[in-house]
Amino acid sequence: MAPTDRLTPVDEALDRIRQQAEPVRAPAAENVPLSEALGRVLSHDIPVPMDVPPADNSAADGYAVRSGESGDTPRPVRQRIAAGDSPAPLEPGTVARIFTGATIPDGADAVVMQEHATITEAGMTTERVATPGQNIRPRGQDLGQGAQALAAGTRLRPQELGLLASIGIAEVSVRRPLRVAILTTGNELTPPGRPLPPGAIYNTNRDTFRGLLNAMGCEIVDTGDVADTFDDTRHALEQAAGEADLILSSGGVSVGDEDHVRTAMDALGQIDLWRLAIKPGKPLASGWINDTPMLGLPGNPAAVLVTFAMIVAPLIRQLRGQTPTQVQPLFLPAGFDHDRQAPRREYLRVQVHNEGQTTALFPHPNQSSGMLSSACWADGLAVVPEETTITRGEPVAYYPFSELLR
Ligand SMILES: Nc1nc2c(c(=O)[nH]1)N[C@H]1C(S)=C(S)[C@@H](COP(=O)(O)OP(=O)(O)OC[C@H]3O[C@@H](n4cnc5c(N)ncnc54)[C@H](O)[C@@H]3O)O[C@H]1N2
Ligand code: MOO
Repeated sequence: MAPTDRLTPVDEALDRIRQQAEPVRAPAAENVPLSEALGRVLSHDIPVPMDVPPADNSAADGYAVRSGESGDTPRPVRQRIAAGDSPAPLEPGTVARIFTGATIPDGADAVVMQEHATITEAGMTTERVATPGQNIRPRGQDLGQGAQALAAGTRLRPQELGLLASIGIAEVSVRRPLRVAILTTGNELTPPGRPLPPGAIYNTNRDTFRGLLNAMGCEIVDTGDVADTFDDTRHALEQAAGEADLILSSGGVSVGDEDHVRTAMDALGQIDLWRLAIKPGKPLASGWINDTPMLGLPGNPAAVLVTFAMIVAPLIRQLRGQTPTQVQPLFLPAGFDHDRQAPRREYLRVQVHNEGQTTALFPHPNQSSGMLSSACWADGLAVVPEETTITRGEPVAYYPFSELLR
């Protein structure tokens, strides 16, 4: 693909990458126990097989009563009902001692908290008027039988695991983890832990990639370091395409003579998209090797982090059938001025600070795409849209790092 002056806007690139990935089948489904399902994506809708809670139960420690009866007349305490007990019906003119979570007996329609009850030899009195339903959690309040508990495409968080357990489900059908191949290219790269030869740098991106993919619950196919030659790059890409659902590379996508990733992509498959209006990350290339989608990320370490979060992560969600694929930004006031209009959408590494009652976004003074220390300092990314200036106090889209890898 010959260089052109046009940079594809980020939203257009996301749409095109999404459409291009549409025909790819989601990974096969497999059954796993709940204990292994955290972070996995549901392959099917889950209907609710029973009411939750299964019976009306008490929201307080106290006394189960009939709300129509007077509280002034002492009523004998005839039963003691703890959570897990199966109670007898409540006789008119009596009350039952009851504890939080215990089943409400037939006939009772309210619970008087023990703080509002007085117990004498004659029974229980209360000055409060009991209203029907008071302190009762009705059957089916959380989930009604036949409703949908969770939709296909949900990525399971701890609360979804608890919800599945609450309807008696011990095993769920989820997508096999997406297998993602990573290639880091560059003759200058040395693995950490080895002495650094002259001219070399340590390979940063492999560990960033590993962390990002682990956080997203992907399986990693590591094809190792790739030298800056066409043959090595081509060989690594062929191997990756045979083993993975998605190929990611870093480096070698710019315009230099030593940038072989694009030429190898072109030779083995196709490039659909190259060069985005994004900062950092401009030379990103998107395409295919055989039937396997591939994103070639630039080599600069901060460009890897940003383009993974904004471009790769939505694609991973789509490929594994996860919804939604996009993360919603928060809008927070800018703690800065940005007075230069630029053609690329910029993702700034920012910290969130509270100043009294106001929260605002503060960018690191050095946004170089070669540096990661500002990404470690940052809480997330703030967006400066294309051709836009920003005045302090104006709302700005903000993505916390923690949200970007859902
Ligand atoms: N003449 C032009 N030069 C450059 C342009 C341009 O438009 N015209 N774009 C610049 C931009 S923007 C970026 S981003 C970079 C991206 O270039 P590549 O994707 O080809 O990446 P490399 O040249 O291979 O590496 C860039 C930089 O990152 C370092 N790097 C690479 N891999 C790793 C790694 N695994 N760990 C740590 N650091 C890595 C590499 O040493 C370079 O310093 O191109 C600009 N140039
Ligand atoms: O697009 Mo590059 O990552 O800005 O240096």
